[in-house]
Amino acid sequence: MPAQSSVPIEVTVGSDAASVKFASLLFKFVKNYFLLILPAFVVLRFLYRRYASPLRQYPGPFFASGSRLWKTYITWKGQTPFDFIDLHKKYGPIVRIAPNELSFSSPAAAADVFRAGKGFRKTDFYWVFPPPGNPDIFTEIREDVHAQKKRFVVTPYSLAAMNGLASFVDDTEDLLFNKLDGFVKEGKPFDFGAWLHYFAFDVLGEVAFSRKFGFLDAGYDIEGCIKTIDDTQWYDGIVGQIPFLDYFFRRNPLWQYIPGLKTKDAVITRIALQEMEKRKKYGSNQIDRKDLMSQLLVASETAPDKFGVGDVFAVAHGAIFAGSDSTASTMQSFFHLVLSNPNVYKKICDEIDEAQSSGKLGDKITFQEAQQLPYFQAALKEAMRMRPGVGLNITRHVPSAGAEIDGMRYPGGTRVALNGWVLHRDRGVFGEDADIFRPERWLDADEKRIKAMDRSMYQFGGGSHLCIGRNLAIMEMNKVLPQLLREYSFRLAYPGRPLKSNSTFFVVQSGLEVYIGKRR
Ligand code: HEM
Repeated sequence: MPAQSSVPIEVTVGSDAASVKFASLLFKFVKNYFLLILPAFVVLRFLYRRYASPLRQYPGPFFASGSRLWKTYITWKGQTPFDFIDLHKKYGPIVRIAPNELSFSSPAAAADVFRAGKGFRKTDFYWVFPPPGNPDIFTEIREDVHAQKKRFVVTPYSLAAMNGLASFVDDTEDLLFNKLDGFVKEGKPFDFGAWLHYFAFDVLGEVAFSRKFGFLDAGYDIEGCIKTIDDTQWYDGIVGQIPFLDYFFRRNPLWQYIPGLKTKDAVITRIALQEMEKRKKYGSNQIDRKDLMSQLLVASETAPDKFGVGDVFAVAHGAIFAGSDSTASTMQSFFHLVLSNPNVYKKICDEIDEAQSSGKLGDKITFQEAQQLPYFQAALKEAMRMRPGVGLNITRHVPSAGAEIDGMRYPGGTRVALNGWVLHRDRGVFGEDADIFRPERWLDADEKRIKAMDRSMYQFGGGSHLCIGRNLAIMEMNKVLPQLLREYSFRLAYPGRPLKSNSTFFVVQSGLEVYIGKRR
């Protein structure tokens, strides 16, 4: 027995010694040649990802094919709408924009990706968006959990619910017009885009919590709150390209000690927390208005185990982040495009004046009255076509069994990217003049073409993640935009100067400076 047992011991000792020797040699080698090994590893990994991938046949920028850093860089630049339009012009309808990611330019591809039941899933890009502990419907990437949560929010977000809150948009409009009257008197150019931004925020405060945030009253970005939201979005869009980096930054426990970065400090979060506490204390029935938060609380009371109070807070709070920059940006684009095209501007004003004189418009223009302004409707849709409020690609994973997109099969797990700015310029659908702002395309074309164009509009995304706040955004814009054009005349302070824009998700814009006068 002893002789038998000595053999394995000798072998173990021998192999241990060999392993130790090998490890020590390896260590010495790595230490001596570190400066060569590291770049060699990076290059080999890059080449492997570029050439060993089933996506190797697709064209695209060289650096994009082997590393996600290219997409991170292009997002960081903040000009993704324009960069992706150029990219597709250069490389064609399918472009490889990361080792495992393809961008598509055709609306037919988008229809396949968003079609119900196809099983395309949100990617981990959204995982970075706060709050990490309790994702809302926008940030939730588990499709089954998302579907469950969405069931509770459909009614509070419905058109009927939003129409029920329309009078509070009227109150906010009054406040805006009051401030604009001041600029009429001054006669100097002013930053109208900023006021549209304050308006969008204050409307959301009313809709979500029955309380304005106070931006219109103050006339400035209180406590830098809008800037904080934009900075957060800037971070989310960039870090979302390589999500594990979030562990080093925002998910790092030390992050909260950096002054100004704690979101609890932001005025919007403070107000949301106060309103939540108020409702918890007095009960949601004590809030005389059916605002979004009260309606969500009522929904939660039916099944608190499935949609708890934490979800109510996350959804109501998330609405401010999802609905503010997006709506403000769309209104700014509308005004900039309309004022840059005097013939369009005149046609809209003529249409409004005619409707006014024939008694079709009330003192406060309603959503329903605005539907009787076909040219205005065409101009609004055309603005959303030319400059959708989301400028970054919306990304999805191909389901694990693989899937067909626009007639071609793609392997499971491939990331697909769709950008509204690119999709909306498809010449096959929107015509050879797709690059120009021409509201008439929505009125001149035959019914079949208009339907095809409508189906190819992705300003609100698509499929199971279609924007749930679109009813509010559409209602709000249909009320305030014609009303502004009826009451005031506008002139660009710097004709020909494009809006400044930055987009790491929503398109954040500035530079809409105008002269304003009274029309009535
Ligand atoms: C013109 C204004 C708006 C635009 C252009 C817009 C755009 C979008 C887009 C493109 C998506 C899809 C994102 C994706 O799939 O990754 C989306 C989703 C969403 N939007 Fe909007 N949005 C607008 C207004 C609003 C408003 C006012 C609210 C809230 C009050 C809102 C709340 C949401 C939410 C919660 C989602 C996630 C829906 C889901 O995943 O089920 N949005 N929006």
